[in-house]
Amino acid sequence: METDTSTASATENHTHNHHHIHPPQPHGHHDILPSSSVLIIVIPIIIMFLLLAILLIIVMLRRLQSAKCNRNPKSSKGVINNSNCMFIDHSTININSSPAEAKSGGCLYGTSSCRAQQPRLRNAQVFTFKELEMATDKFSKENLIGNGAYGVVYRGILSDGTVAAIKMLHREGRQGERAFRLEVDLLSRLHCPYIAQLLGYCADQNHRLLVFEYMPNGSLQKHLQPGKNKSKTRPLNWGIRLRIALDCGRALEYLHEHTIPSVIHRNFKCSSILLDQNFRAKLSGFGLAKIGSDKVNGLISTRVLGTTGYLAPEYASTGKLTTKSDVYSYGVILLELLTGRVPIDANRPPGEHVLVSWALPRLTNRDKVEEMVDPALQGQYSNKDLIQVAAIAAMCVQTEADYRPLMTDVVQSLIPLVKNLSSARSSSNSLRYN
Ligand SMILES: Nc1ncnc2c1ncn2[C@@H]1O[C@H](COP(=O)(O)OP(=O)(O)OP(=O)(O)O)[C@@H](O)[C@H]1O
Repeated sequence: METDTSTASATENHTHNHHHIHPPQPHGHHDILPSSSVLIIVIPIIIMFLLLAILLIIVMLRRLQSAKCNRNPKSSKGVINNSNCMFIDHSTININSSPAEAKSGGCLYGTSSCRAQQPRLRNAQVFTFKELEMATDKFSKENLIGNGAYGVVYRGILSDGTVAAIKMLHREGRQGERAFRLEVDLLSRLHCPYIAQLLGYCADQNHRLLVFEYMPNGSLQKHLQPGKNKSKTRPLNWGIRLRIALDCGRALEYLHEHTIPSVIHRNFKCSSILLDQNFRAKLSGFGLAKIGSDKVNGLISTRVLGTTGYLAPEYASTGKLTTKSDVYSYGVILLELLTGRVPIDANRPPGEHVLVSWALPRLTNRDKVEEMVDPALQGQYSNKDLIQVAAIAAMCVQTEADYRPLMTDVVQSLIPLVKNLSSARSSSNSLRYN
């Protein structure tokens, strides 16, 4: 019985199948495809349509977003997206403006006035090694302008006549390669008149070079520590020092508070502050910079790199890096500007070797603060201004990182001092040397 049933069922199945399988028909007949074949064709088409629709929506959303940003540059901020680093600089000041132009355009004193009318992205130019060799007369000694930890800097003239500072990085070491990539990636996206502009780079074979705008008055170190560089410079006057403090304060404010995620410079020191023909300052030396997205629980834990004398105590002892580490280094620069002393000086009498330790108790003492001022500045400042600058410096170099001010607060405190100074001296052209 069992056998019979199965035979019957097989026959039934056969009959059933026979109704649905159509052998190829001669021409002129319409083929009817089986449902599985229809699905094989239809499903990919539906998926393709869906993908196209999603793509279209993304494109439209992006356009809408960029149109929004163009309409309202004030409300937007610089954005660094670490995945291949698309930095969209909406908080930007006119990228072609120097601090001098920024000032005349009203950019010196107001944060919001520093936004670009029309945000622009500028890509760094790519140079061949030969082009840079020609620009520097084969990297001649005469064109050598500086020596840093990661490379040698030459003055050069590019084929279009632009004078540039060309930094040839040392080839050995991973840190050098990291510094190169970081500076190219970061600087081609940061646009701020208080940051030295990266004009281009060269990655020809194993040569690694960075091409920067040339800053004719070199680094602040050259002027504050002239002996170290064997160069003859006259001491900077009070007005110039205040303006330098404001310019580089603005550079840090931009990095900390106007880019997303924020950028920590990590090597803020007087050789990273460069001066243009009018002694306006721009920040450089981004090879050790950290992008805030590397944070774990709001902190970046990292190998301690930087320059002795400028390192915040909590960073030096634990490697914990925050924007407040830069604020500490900024405080050290303020102290250098105020006192004319270097951060660490073993030649000074005991108790005066470390600038911060020596200065801290004096900064908040009205009677003692004047004793610590650089003798070259005598008679150039009002007591009120001096006390104010000393108070800002004291806040920045506090041991407790959380109590240090934000760079925005520092900038806002310095603005009235520079403003008063500028209006008092606008008739005389005395914001230069003594
Ligand atoms: N754009 C520039 N225009 C003019 N001079 C420059 C420029 N960039 C660098 N220099 C000079 O070259 C020197 C060396 O600069 P570099 O950036 O290599 O190192 P650094 O800031 O001195 O130290 P580190 O390598 O530790 O960051 C500077 O101190 C400065 O005198």
